[in-house]
Amino acid sequence: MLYLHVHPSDSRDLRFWPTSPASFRQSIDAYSSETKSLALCLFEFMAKAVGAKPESLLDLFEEQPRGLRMAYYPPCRQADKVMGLSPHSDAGGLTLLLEINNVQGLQIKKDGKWFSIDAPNGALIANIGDTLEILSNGKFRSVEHRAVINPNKERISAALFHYPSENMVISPLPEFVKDGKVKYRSISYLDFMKQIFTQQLDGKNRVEVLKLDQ
Ligand SMILES: O=C(O)CCC(=O)C(=O)O
Ligand SMILES: [Fe+2]
Repeated sequence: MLYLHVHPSDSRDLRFWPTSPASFRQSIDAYSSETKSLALCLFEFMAKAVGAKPESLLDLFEEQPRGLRMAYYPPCRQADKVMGLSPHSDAGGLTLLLEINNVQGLQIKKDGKWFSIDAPNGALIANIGDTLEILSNGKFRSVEHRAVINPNKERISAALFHYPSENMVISPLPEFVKDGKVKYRSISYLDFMKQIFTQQLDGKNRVEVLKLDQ
């Protein structure tokens, strides 16, 4: 697994960036800026879809950090006995995931059951993250997902994470709380991230504990 901070550029630690192929950095720059444009369109449409001002989300994500996690999952004959990536939800706002060599492996949990995602070749899969769930006061829900292993084929995926500012306090935005009921406790983004790096991946636990009783 290779995780790179791609934006802002001064957050890059180039010691960990592959030097071969020579075009690597340029390709990542292009990919990151194209996926950013797409993510901003999605933020805009999502806000509009629930009657909120697009700027409410765009202003929070436009110039914020982005990270790219590339994962290589080798095949395993006993694929049903191993797990590629444990169940979790992504912490940031929105993730755009690409199954690079078109081998399927992503599953999402819905109503207690796991479903395989059969995305067309080259499609980007948009995953809502916990931060967007809280900011939108639950209008958009982060999705619990995991990666399973293929018995015969290797699999490579690339997830581009769109994060909010690390100085922000995550709490439901007024634009999304027009019915007056705040459904989540606030948490500083740094505290939220600290939990991620100090706890095991465990489904949607981190966001569930922030839910206020209704
Ligand atoms: O490899 C995959 O399909 C999932 C990757 C993922 O969920 C992640 O990096 O957060
Ligand atoms: Fe994920």
